[in-house]
Amino acid sequence: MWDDLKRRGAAAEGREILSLFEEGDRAASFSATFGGMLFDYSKTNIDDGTMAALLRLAEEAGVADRRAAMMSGEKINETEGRAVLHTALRNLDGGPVRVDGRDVMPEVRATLDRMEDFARALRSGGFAGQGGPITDVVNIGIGGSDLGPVMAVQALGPYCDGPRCHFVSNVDGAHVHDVLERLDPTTTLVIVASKTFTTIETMTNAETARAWMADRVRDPGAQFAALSSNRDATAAWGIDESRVFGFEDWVGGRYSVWGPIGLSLMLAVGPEDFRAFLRGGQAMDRHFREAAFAGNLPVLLALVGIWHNQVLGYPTRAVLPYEQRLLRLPAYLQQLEMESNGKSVAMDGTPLETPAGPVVWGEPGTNGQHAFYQLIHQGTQVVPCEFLVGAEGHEPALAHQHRLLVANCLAQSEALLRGRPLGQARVLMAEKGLEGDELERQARHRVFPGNRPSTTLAYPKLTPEVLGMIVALYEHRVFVEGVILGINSYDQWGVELGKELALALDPVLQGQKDTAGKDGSTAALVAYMRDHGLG
Ligand SMILES: O=P(O)(O)OC[C@H]1O[C@H](O)[C@H](O)[C@@H](O)[C@@H]1O
Repeated sequence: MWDDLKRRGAAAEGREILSLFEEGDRAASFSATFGGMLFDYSKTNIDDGTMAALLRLAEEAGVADRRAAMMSGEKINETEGRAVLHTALRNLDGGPVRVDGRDVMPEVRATLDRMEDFARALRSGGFAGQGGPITDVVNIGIGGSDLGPVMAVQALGPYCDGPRCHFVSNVDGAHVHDVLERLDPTTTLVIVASKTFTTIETMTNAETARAWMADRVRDPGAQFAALSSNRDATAAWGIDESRVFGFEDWVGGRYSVWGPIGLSLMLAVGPEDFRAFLRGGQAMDRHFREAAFAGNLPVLLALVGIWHNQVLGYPTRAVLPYEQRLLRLPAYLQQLEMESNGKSVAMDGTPLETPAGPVVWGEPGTNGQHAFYQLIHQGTQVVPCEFLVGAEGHEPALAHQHRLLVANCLAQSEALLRGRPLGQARVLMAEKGLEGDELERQARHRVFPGNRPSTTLAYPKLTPEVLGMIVALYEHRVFVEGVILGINSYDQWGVELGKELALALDPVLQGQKDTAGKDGSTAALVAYMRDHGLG
């Protein structure tokens, strides 16, 4: 299968994507729609034969069986012995979902109800701070306990009518300092968000916030809430059970925004809009489960990803939302995709047959256009681009700006496709009055190779429901790519070593231990820090 795809990849090297548009209605054949969204992958070098081969790859890899296994609560996260059931968190009106024979849905619904009661009380002033109604919420968490809510709260700015939400993640004291400095502790709720409730960054920042609160508030604990699957630890930390929202180990950190980790989002937008976000996710789940692969958005997105990274060897992919409020989507997807699929061994521990996990990066358009698009258009590396764009903005009075935004997005994928050949560049230079060698030299700098692939995910408007669909779409894309590559997308052992070494370095930096056993570079860096003011 891979050999066949590699052959097709080699054949595609010398082919113009633009030439593929000469046959039939390519834009219609190489696109799919769902829930008002259009996923257009026609501007890639995938032809009918390649598409058929990619679909066969997904079939033969057992995506359908694995999908059923995931959604029915089997322990597909084999290295941690856990089920993978973030879909249960948005299974609003679905049937039972069993883990070890027990239906988890009653508890999921009960927790969602408790979150909603709390959100309503807080948003209406029924739950207040010791200085009055809650004006500000600080979510302290990192990784999956930060990126989902921070991304979604920004994305849904027009729907935010609750307290202002702030996010503290970095262990760098500057982060917590700069956030708390602007707030009044007597009207602030601090949410400690940590699945394990042991993450050093989060627990350190939480202690700092508690001390800040204790300075001005009689009962600081009363203005703390916890989101965790480690109830013993939340109790030991002193957070009252009524403000602890728990979840089970079958919710992976980077898949957790749909449940208690999404509390800050719910507080910001309100329970109804949070439910709309869940509904969007659930709709995508249904589509993923039911649609034939050839029209299945997550499957198609995954197959395009596999084609670009594993078959053609493009090492990165850029996520380029033409939607300022999706500012943090690239960071969110970096964790989702790179922590899930950045692995070197297959489920059985043997080395992978194919390389896995492209580097994911990006920035909102049009900002990126004035920065790194130079490399995307004229650099020596091919960067497959994934554009996202909405037909309608949230500012009717600024519809002309939105049109300009859309024009830029569409123009970029067109420019990547068409490029500008040398002949055209020469004409341009001749028009400027250049001649001879100088014309030739200047023209060469103005050539765009074109034939560079991109996809566009177009949606009507970035509502809570549409955001839910987009996030779930990318989650399932990761799943499909993971199954095809044969890896476990749901563990993250690669983050552990650095944590262990950081803990071991603390006493060394304090001077309680020497640098014996450290490599020369690390020892020299320790010495530098100690000589230059490390506290
Ligand atoms: O939610 P927590 O247990 O605090 O974990 C926070 C984050 O840290 C871990 O090291 C993992 O890399 C992430 O997947 C996780 O989301």
